[in-house]
Amino acid sequence: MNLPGYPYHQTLEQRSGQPQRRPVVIVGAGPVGLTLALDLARRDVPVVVIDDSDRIGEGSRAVCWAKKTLEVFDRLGVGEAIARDGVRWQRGRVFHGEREAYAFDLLPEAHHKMPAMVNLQQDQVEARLARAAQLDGRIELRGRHELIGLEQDSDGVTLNVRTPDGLFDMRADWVVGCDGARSPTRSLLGLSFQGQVFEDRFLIADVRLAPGVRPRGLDPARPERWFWFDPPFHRGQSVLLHAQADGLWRIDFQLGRDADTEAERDAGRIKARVAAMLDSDGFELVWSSIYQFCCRRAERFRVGRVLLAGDAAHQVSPFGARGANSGVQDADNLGWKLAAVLRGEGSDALLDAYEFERIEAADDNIGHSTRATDFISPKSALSRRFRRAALDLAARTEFAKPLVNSGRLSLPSAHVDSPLSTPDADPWAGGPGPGCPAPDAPLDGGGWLSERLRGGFALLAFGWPVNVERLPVITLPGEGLAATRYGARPGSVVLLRPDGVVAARWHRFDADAVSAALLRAHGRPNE
Ligand SMILES: O=C(O)CCc1cccc(O)c1
Repeated sequence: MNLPGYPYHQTLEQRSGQPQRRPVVIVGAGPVGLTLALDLARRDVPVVVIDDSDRIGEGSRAVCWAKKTLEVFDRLGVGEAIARDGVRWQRGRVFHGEREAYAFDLLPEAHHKMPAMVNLQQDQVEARLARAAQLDGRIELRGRHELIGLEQDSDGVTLNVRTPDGLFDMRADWVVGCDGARSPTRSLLGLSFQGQVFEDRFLIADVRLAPGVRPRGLDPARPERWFWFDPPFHRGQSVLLHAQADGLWRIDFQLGRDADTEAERDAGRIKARVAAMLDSDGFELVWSSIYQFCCRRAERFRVGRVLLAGDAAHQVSPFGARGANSGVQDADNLGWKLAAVLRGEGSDALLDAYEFERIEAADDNIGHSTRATDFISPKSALSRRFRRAALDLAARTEFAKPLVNSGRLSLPSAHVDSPLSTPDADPWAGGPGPGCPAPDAPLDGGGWLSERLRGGFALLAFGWPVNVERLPVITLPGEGLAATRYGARPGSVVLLRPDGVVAARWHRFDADAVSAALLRAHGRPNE
């Protein structure tokens, strides 16, 4: 697949020396920056995205795109292509040695538009996002623009940028740093990035198999996530296997703390590890990398008019696929808030709520990631003994299965304490409460609820229609799958935010209560 570039062009702004004021400048054209750019543009906010490179980074890096992320991509017009071109999966199997200890199904229930997970190489996802951005006249994608200075005042932000033609200044109302774990934006804000560095080294190998070679019997037509603790082909360590698009496979080998990183980079050595795992040398090594990871986050996600999203704000281990997925969900959370503030419909408190909600989500992800990493690489004799017992017992008893942790896969976080939510006034027997992700559901006449929402506020009315000024109402049956997923009964109404989060819900419609909840969800609770 051809990866689109975004070649450097000198702009009028540079030639004239007169900064042109922009509503939003995004720093970083990775999946998070491009998602945010598309989200803002779809809300009619013009965006400039700058990146120090002029092309999509090569290599597959992130692989697994979770249901919520696919729903965001779908709303932005690229989800169906990504779900079609990637590898769909929902089952995972965890082995101890050669014996299966644990199996899971991420989405046992049918009737969802987007699958539980799609594996697609990060460069291919970025390519689809970048192409969509290049086709949108409201987005300007500028390559070889390196951010080297940031200054803000009450009115806006001045960005000092280095290009092949020298330095120049840009001016924006808001700046969002989506510029990765080494984020220049975060450094220029002087924010700390603290957490835990894990000592274990891991090797990633992307390989293409010769026809007929099946990784340890796995059927490529029924892809699953396979994880081994202490397998016979890589004693004392762990291994993770995923199918990717275009016949590629991702293998992660744990190498341990004392691994000699330089020696491990040797292609012959990598191939020997892959051959031992496949029991065959019928493969081509396409890409490899050695990594060590951190679980950490920036102390703030907002400093005045500058915000952080994705790896610039938080970092986790790959296990659980929580890195890129939570970054895209940051963008989903931020886009509508920034647009509402720019339009004067939402108060500045919305951006504090972005920080509050996404710090909550980052801490949740970091907690999951740290627990998985502690299980995968135990640090004491006691934790090693616990792990061995859990793995032995899991193969034989139900109660021990949940103790096995090879990475709990990414789910959207609930923003339970969000200042934008209105707490339940009456008891609900089930369904997502305020702050929780809203489930999709099939519609009676065909199509999906998510297709009707399309990124705005909406009121779901179960059983019969209701009327609220300037708020789209979607009437759904009072019984059936959608009502069950929402815990609704005839007469219930549920207010959804543009990022698919429940803002409030009632068992009986009250127009004043809905209006008050809508104001609260815009960061204007006292009006
Ligand atoms: O299955 C998982 O837990 C994550 C798989 C993954 C994600 C990102 C990079 C990588 O090497 C593996």
